[in-house]
Amino acid sequence: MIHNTKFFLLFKNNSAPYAEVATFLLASKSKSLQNLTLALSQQANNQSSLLIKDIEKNSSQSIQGKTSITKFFSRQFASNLYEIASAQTVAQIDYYVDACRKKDSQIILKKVKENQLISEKPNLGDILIWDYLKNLPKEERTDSTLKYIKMMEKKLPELSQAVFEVNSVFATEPVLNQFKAKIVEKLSTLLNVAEDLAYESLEVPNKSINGDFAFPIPRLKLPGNPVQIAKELQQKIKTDEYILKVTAFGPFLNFFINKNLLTQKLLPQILTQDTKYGNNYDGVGKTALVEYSSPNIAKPFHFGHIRSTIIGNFVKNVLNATGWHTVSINYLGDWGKQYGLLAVGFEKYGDEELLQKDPIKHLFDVYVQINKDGEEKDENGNSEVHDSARRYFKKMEDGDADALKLWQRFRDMSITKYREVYGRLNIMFDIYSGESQYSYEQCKEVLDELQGKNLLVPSDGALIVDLTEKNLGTAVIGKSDGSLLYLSRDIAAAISRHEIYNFDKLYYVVASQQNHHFKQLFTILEEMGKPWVKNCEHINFGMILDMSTRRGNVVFLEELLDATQESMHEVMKKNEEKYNQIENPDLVADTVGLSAIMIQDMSSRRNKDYSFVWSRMLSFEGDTGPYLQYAHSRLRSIERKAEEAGIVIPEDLVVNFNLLVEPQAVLLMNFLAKFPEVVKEVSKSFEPCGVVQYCFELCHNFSSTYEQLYVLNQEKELAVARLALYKSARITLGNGLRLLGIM
Ligand SMILES: NC(=[NH2+])NCCC[C@H](N)C(=O)O
Repeated sequence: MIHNTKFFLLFKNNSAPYAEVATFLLASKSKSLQNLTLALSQQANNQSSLLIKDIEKNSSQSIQGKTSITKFFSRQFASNLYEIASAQTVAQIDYYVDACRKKDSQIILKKVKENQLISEKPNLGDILIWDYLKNLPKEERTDSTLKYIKMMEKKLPELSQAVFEVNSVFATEPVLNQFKAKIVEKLSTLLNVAEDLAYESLEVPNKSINGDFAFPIPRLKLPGNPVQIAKELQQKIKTDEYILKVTAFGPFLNFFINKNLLTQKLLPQILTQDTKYGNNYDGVGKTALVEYSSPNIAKPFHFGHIRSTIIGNFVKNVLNATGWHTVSINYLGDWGKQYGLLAVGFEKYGDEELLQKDPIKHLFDVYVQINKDGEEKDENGNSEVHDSARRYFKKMEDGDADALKLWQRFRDMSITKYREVYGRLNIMFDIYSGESQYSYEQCKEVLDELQGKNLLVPSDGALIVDLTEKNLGTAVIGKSDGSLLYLSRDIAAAISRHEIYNFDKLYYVVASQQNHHFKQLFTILEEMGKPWVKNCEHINFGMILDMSTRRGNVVFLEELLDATQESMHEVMKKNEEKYNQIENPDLVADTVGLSAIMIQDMSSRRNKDYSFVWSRMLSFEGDTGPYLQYAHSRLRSIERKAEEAGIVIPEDLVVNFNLLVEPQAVLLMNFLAKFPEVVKEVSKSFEPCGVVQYCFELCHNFSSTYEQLYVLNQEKELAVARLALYKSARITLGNGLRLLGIM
């Protein structure tokens, strides 16, 4: 624990001589020092971007071949490390560690030896190193270590405050699990059961009269009558401060937990963990690539891209909340014959000014016009437009600089515009990639590999992979004119992603209409002998049936957002009094409008189709996005008003939680305790509705509690306890909304 605490501090801290130290220590012989160093390097990469660049320069190694921190540390320990590092850093750490191990960074090593490792401000990394160094056996101490120890001893007093801070943050195990663990402990002392099985078998009964947890005896497959066994066990189980009562109900054992104790443990945990409440570390040390949105340049941003954007962002958020390092990829449709067509069209219809103003829209217009021209055929059924488009695209595939220049411009300008629109949704991508990254040259190797494995068969001049035995038909990989296809590029992309990131998971968030495509893709990769294909997953979803707005059919994301904002604005104006109090109505209309779209999208299971029902979606009543945001701001205002009245939660969190005895309060708190379980669940199902439903229920719970339990005008102690409850509700709701991407 003590080490955890220090590590925690280490990474919370903002100074960074660690890269040097890391290199230094890695070169040492002591195993424990080397382990320590791996942890240190995590901080190094956070802070010392310059040093990392140094290493990058000096290292011919790429991110590939990374080592995972979890290999070196126990899970809990690694978790703590992860807690501290921002989600973006694990790959860098691994990279850095790797570079260090190969002792690529001579420069850094030199710096350490020259004793430049301690920054002006004392930092907790130092204390940690100091702690290790001073406990080092004599024969392992060198001059540098001795010097270092001395330097540190001068700085120690300044660090004590920070140590205190951290000690209060550390209990991260979900509170309900502590109760579960108690039950499991009791059962396993009486019966010979595997703890894991017992733990997993615990259920939450539907009715509260059946207790907080129920244990179904039949799960244990014991000889004898389960009802009888339940009865006998009930007699034998001893209650304690965690478990107040045990009853036998048919083949079930029902457990009633100590709600007071729950409150005492839960609320301080939520209040200290704050935005981290609900998170877990299941994915620590692992990397997931999440590909979503992926629109096609010069084509409309249709429902599939909208849903992919919203759901993909959710998937990424959930992964981050569960400890994964993620790389989000926007895989643009930015390659293929249609770009030849676009280029030909631009020559004819292009308008520089319109392009600058709104590239996405203008390119789309050009594309529509040239497609019309392309419908004209000569007597042999050939179209001049399409022929020149093919020729143009061929030049692009051949790497012709001029042809590529124009395409690059269209692409860059479109990305700039996309960024802006995604920004309104608060969505960002780590990487803008696209089909263009897998042009003929890149795909060639894949073709050769397929050929080498005898998987390619000629068929009517084209090259196909025959998947009929797997009931997946035939997959065309190359056309008769030698050009490649969407599927071919996807094969190349998957292989390249695996090479670069060595991912533990690759998620494609794409409409169900492409189920067949992904089945073919995964099967081909499997036949090519890529064992990692088992880690690729298509996260699919149904259609939006009626996406028209009052302005007609929405084809662009931006238009949809504008239309929503406009409608929201009108809804808001209906309440004149409230409307006049809003400082920036445009912005509010935009944010609340977006939450309306997003919540509507995530309210049912992914695979269900749904229609856009504007009136329902934009309402502040009923289960809508605006309602959730409204509830959140009500919770905020409780805190604000309390503060104005001088009611504050003390920093040490010494609050008389025992005063929260009313059934509504207990109900609300019980509900808050379940949030970590919800996060865990959706991290397996990737069903956003799990979180949406939780948030709605939380708001309903809060509403009925707040009707009766006020904060203002109460005894001080009671007011503070209730404030702590509402603040915890606000934190939990906020964390849910953040997962959904609407906060
Ligand atoms: N790797 C993939 N195939 N991702 C999905 C890309 C979606 C494609 N651009 C489309 O609009 O249909």
